Amino acid sequence: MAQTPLLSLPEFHSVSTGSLIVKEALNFWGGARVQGKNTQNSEPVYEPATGRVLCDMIPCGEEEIDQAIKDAHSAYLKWRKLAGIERARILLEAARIIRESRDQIAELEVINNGKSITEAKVDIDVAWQCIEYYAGIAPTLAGQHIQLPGGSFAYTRREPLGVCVGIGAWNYPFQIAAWKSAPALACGNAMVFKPSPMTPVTAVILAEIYKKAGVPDGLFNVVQGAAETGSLLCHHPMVAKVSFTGSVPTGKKVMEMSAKGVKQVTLELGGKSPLIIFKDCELENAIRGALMANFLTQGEVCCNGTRVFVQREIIKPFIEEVVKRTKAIAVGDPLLDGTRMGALISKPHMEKVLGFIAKAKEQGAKVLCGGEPFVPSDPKLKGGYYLSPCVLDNCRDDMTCVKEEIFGPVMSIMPFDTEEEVLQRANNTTFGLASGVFTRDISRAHRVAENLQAGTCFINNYNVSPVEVPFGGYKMSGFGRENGMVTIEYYSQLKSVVVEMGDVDNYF
Ligand SMILES: NC(=O)c1ccc[n+]([C@@H]2O[C@H](COP(=O)([O-])OP(=O)(O)OC[C@H]3O[C@@H](n4cnc5c(N)ncnc54)[C@H](O)[C@@H]3O)[C@@H](O)[C@H]2O)c1
Ligand SMILES: C[N+](C)(C)CCCC=O
Repeated sequence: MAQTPLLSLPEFHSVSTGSLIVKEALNFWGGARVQGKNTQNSEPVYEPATGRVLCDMIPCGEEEIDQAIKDAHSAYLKWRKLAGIERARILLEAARIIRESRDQIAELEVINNGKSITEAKVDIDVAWQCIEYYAGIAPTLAGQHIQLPGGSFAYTRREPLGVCVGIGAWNYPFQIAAWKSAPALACGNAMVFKPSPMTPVTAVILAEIYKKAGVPDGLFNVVQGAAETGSLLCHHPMVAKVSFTGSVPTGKKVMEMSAKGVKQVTLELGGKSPLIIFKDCELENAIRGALMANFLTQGEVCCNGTRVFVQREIIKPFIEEVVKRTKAIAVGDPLLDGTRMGALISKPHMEKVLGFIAKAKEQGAKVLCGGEPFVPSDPKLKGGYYLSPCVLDNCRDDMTCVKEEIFGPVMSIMPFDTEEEVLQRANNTTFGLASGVFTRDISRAHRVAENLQAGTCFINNYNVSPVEVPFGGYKMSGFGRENGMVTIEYYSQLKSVVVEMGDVDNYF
């Protein structure tokens, strides 16, 4: 069984399912990996593909959090003084290293998360693209010059916030760390990042890469832990901002804790997004879109279009083809190139998803395919958390499977008749992360996009994520944005400097 000098760059090399044990320290501050102290509180981390213990997650306590934040603050004081172009140079180097180590990082992501290697490679590509994008923006950050009467003037300075905290979910571990750190660092901030306790392995590699690229020690730090560690981060007085990715209930707590210190917050939360397929669509693309909207990362995707509304006239051929292709999805060893769906994140999560399917049946839904535990033939995968992808028919808007986020490979299909009706039904949710529409009618496409209450609307595609495009929620799916130019606003603040060229008024 391989032990890991594998992780530390540049030594790491190819791994295979069921063969890795991670022994190295998973925290990172002051420019080095740090072993957690509270070993009595350690929790096992499982490899989803096999159900084996991959490593122990040792949660950071108060002293460790304080150390990481103080290191981040010292690094911030140096980093903020660099010109944008100097920061850009270092970020570009980090992007280059990630690009060159992409396959190895993707393998570790697969081992820890369970998603297919094909998808993990795309995730790592999106991560370096994001860092490259914000490297490009760093030198352009600038204020405004404002002319005032009598030759006086003012100017604005775009300044960093200070130490930012990132808290991540387990579905895109490396990518989330990149989406948060890239704009934060480009703006001159430092970051302390806490991954999900279920996926502690790859964020620390990002920390090593930033160090190798030349950021000051302490600029990007990783602390492991669960709710208690997250709460210490949100309450720490030296933290200026918290960017959170996770569920709505935890997001509310993060907002509440951050409010006590008047810290800025970005919340990237859950969803139950609608995908609307009109009868005039190009059916082949709509079918592909529905599969992309539901089955990436075993359905554990925040913006998935899990409420699939199909216009009644085409629902029969649509369902026939979707079911045929869903049954053909290759579920199994996520590190094999031919696999298209890997393992869910954990046994409890798989049971939760199965519970949603059981409830859907009780409430009258018809399972057209999948929805059962899947046991691959390879003996080493027997303990893994596999589920056959599921398509549900006979769904109604009031069913639990249609109202609540399942976060698993479960597609609910419902017929509709008119545009007005489907818009009303699509918007009848407290979530508002994403949405999608398939139609060949250009006016209808833009009208529907305008009327859907969601942070993203995909027209004739689904779940693409170019880093140039802002991503984030409406309603209870959160606020603030990641990616795109606008995210600069969420990691910086404006100072107005007012310059008097004449005399001061004499009122007194
Ligand atoms: N909108 C997005 O960009 C996006 C992306 C990925 C996932 N998600 C959402 O994330 C959820 C799944 O992820 P999850 O199960 O890891 O979510 P979660 O809310 O359970 O945990 C998210 C993170 O918050 C931490 N946390 C838990 N309690 C905390 C507390 N009291 N204080 C501070 N931090 C705390 C966790 O340790 C973890 O790091 C889904 O709802 C999904 O839709 C959203
Ligand atoms: C990269 N995707 C597919 C757009 C997912 C973004 C993060 C949501 O869970």
